[in-house]
Amino acid sequence: MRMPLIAGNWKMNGSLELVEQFGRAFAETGLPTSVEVALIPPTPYLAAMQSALAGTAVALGAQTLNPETKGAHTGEVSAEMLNEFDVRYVLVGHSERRSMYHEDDAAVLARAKAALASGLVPVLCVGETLEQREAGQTEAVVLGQVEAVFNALDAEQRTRMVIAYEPVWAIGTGRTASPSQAQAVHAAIRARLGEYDSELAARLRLLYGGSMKADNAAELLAESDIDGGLIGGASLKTNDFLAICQSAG
Ligand SMILES: O=C(CO)COP(=O)(O)O
Repeated sequence: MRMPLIAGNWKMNGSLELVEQFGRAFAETGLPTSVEVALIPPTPYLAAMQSALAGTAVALGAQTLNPETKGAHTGEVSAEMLNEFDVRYVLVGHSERRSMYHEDDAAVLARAKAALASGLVPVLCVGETLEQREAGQTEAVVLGQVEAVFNALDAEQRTRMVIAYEPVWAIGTGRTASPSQAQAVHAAIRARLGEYDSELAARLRLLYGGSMKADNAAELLAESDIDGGLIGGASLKTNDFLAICQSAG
């Protein structure tokens, strides 16, 4: 019922050469039809990535957007601009944006709403720090981040979201949540979604992110509430990323 989504978040990495490499790799390698794949390069590479992926089934994503439609916002990019490049997904609330660029829940909500208004699919990233986990606050933090957005959306808007659980302590550290640790949080998110609507809970895709690699993807994806991955470091190498896509098939 839920088609797995494997999305590669390049963060501030990559080059035009890497964009071309991925275009060639996807043109040559068939993807399982049972998996949806997306690549999320830095904003300046969107146009090149759009061309490189033409004719493949890989979707394009963006790493951030500004909630305003246009105007004096130096350095920012609007939802409508992303739409001009056939962007489908946009990350909102990534922990790096929350911690380094001071995006609080209100800022995350504004971005999600702007994305939805333009027909983009927001990938809402949520996750606890190590300190919060050790203090037993994981569920409260994660569900609080989900509610800060979902409470403010209507029923139709909620169905157009994707959620990515990314424990901050597992991002870029090589320390992955164990399948059962990740599954427990995913199950809690799904149970919370069920309080809005059971159909929503059954349909919404919940991705895991945080040091997901070719050699641990299969066991994470085997968990019943993990519907895909948001991949950082391992999405920068064609072989690694393709292997993760295959293991979701
Ligand atoms: O933050 C992430 C994806 O958005 C995860 O990054 P890593 O896979 O490098 O840990």
